[in-house]
Amino acid sequence: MNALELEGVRVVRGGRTVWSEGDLSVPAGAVVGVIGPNGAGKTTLFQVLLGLLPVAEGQVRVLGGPPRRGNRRIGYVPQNYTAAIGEAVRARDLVTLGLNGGRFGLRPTSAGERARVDAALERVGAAGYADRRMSELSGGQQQRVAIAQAIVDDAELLLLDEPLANLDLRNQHEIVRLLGDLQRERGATVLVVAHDLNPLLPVLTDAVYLLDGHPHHASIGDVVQEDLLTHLYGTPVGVVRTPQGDLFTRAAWSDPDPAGSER
Ligand SMILES: Nc1ncnc2c1ncn2[C@@H]1O[C@H](COP(=O)(O)OP(=O)(O)OP(=O)(O)O)[C@@H](O)[C@H]1O
Repeated sequence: MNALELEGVRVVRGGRTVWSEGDLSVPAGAVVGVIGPNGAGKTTLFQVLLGLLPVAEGQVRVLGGPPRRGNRRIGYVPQNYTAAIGEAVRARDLVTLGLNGGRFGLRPTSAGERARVDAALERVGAAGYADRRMSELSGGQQQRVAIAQAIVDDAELLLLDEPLANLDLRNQHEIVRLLGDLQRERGATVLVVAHDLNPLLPVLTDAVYLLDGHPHHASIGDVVQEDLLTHLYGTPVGVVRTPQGDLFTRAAWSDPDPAGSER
C-alpha cells in the first residue's frame, strides 16, 4: 500500500506556482527525507497533505483518501513549533492536545486518555519533565514533547518539519534514533523535512526532493549522489562512503584552500 500518492499535482500560493507535475507514490512504512532548497515548497507539501492547502491541479491521496483537515491518522510537528506555542503551557497539556485538540480547547481528560498521554511521554523519554512548562525545557526536550504530541493518537503518518533544527549533535542523534524506532514499532510512515541529511541517513529509506519546480520520489541511495545533490542545492556537494556503509555529504570546494595558501 502507498501512504501517499500524487498525480499531476500543481500548487499555487499567492498567485504563483510553487511546484507542479507532482507525480509520486511513497510506500507505507518508509522513512522519507523531504529535501530541497529554501522556498522550494517542502512545508507547502505538508500543508497539502494536511488538507490545509487545496491543490490547483491534480489528485492527492493520503493514507488511501483525499487530504482532509484534522485527520487524526496524521501526526504533525510544524517548523519552529515549540517557539510558536504558548511558552507557559505544560508539556503534559501539550501532548493532551494531540488527543483532544480538534475539540474546543483542553477539556477534562479521562483516565484512559491520561494513560495514553503518559505512555507517549514515556515513549519519547520525556516523562521526567512532563509537568514542567515548555519555556523551562531545552530545545531537545521540547522536540521530544512535540513528537509525543504527534504520536499520542497513534498516527500512521508522521510529518516533521525540521525536527533537528537548533539541536546539538547528541540530541540530533537521539531524535533520529527515536524516529527510526517509532517507525519500526508502529509501522508508521515518517516524512522529515531536513536541510542537513547527514544525521538522518541511518534511518532514511526514501527521499522526496524538490528539483527544478517539481517533486520527485526515489530511494535514499539514489538521491545521495553528488550530481543530484549539487544540482538540487546549487552548490558543490560531495558524497563520502565509509567502510561502515555510512554516507556523508560535504561541500566539495574546487579550491581546497579557499583562504589561499600562498600568502
Ligand atoms: N502563506 C503564503 N502565501 C503566499 N506564498 C507563500 C505562503 N507561504 C509560503 N509561500 C511561498 O511558497 C513558496 C514555498 O514555501 P515553503 O515554505 O513551502 O518552502 P520550504 O521549501 O518549506 O522553504 P524553507 O526551506 O525556507 O522552509 C515560497 O516561495 C514562499 O514564499
